[in-house]
Amino acid sequence: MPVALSALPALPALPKRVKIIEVGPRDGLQNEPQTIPADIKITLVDMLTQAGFANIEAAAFVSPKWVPQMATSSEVMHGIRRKPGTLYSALVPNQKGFDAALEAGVDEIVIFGAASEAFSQKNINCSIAESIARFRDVAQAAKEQKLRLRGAVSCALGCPYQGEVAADSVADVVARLRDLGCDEIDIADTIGVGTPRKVQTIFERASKEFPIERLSGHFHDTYGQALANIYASLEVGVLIFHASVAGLGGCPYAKGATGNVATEDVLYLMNGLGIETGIDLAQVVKAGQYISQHLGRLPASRAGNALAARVQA
Ligand SMILES: CC(C)(COP(=O)([O-])OP(=O)([O-])OC[C@H]1O[C@@H](n2cnc3c(N)ncnc32)[C@H](O)[C@@H]1OP(=O)([O-])[O-])[C@@H](O)C(=O)NCCC(=O)NCCSC(=O)C[C@@](C)(O)CC(=O)[O-]
Repeated sequence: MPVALSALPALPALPKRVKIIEVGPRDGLQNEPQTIPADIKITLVDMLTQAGFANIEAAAFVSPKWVPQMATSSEVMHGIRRKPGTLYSALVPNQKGFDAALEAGVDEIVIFGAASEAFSQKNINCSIAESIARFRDVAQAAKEQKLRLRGAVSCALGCPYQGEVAADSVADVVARLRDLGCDEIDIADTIGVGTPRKVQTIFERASKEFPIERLSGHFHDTYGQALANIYASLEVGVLIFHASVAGLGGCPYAKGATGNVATEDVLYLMNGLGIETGIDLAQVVKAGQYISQHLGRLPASRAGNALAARVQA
């Protein structure tokens, strides 16, 4: 017997506005096997800037031996047309990366740790404790230069090497990044294994260490759960989400992990819910088509492909 809509309990209130951080140029492209010329990356960042993102993760100043695709980061940062008010972020693992990021004019430094020891070793070649010690100098340098500082917690919903990750382990890394002075902290589902209730549990536990308004959801869509996880995060008060144009991506140290949730899909969801983002979906669709054409494949965004087909019809 179906239940009348009016008899159902009221849904939790949703926010009126969220911030979407576009991570396609970094997380999206870092794992592409073909070398992507800097000018293509620059055009992509410029198109995303025009679409209205307040924050774009454009680069990573990491070892080119570990992630060759990011070797053009300095060229990219020097080549983009910056819009006043837009923050351009970059991943920085150590002092060498910080010096290069500073020279390239990065606005926001992203230090990236993990809630899993095994992933920390594979990704940045050190333990969680060692990573925090390395990040301390980077964090201090960022503060001295008055740069924004963001921290990422990979494998917050599960690890490709160790499997389950405890909510307390996530909260512990969140607390350590908070103590380094992070302005924002990302809860990252690196391999896309999270499901809505688990996501809510992790955010609720993490928010005991750091304000929920400054925690963000970084969801990969490997198991098709990303949009459901975003909705579940909205219900518990998360206001910042990461997304990747055309669903680009995958982490080089998380085998089989697919891209981040597609930005076009997230914007379509937010528009439908009446939640403001300040971003022009039609322009993001064009940016997704631009980069996908260069990569020789269709965008991995359901909404993006549907909207593009409507324009062509
Ligand atoms: C952390 C290190 C450097 C340690 O790497 P290492 O090999 O232990 O470090 P090292 O200090 O021994 O240096 C080795 C070589 O790299 C050079 N080097 C050292 N640092 C830099 C630097 N900053 N920039 C340029 N070069 C650098 C250094 O100069 C040296 O060169 P050599 O003397 O052999 O010619 C390395 O493991 C690394 O770069 N890892 C990066 C891994 C990475 O980028 N992973 C993907 C991003 S994380 C991610 O995607 C997850 C996230 C954030 O999206 C959220 C999610 O979804 O989970």
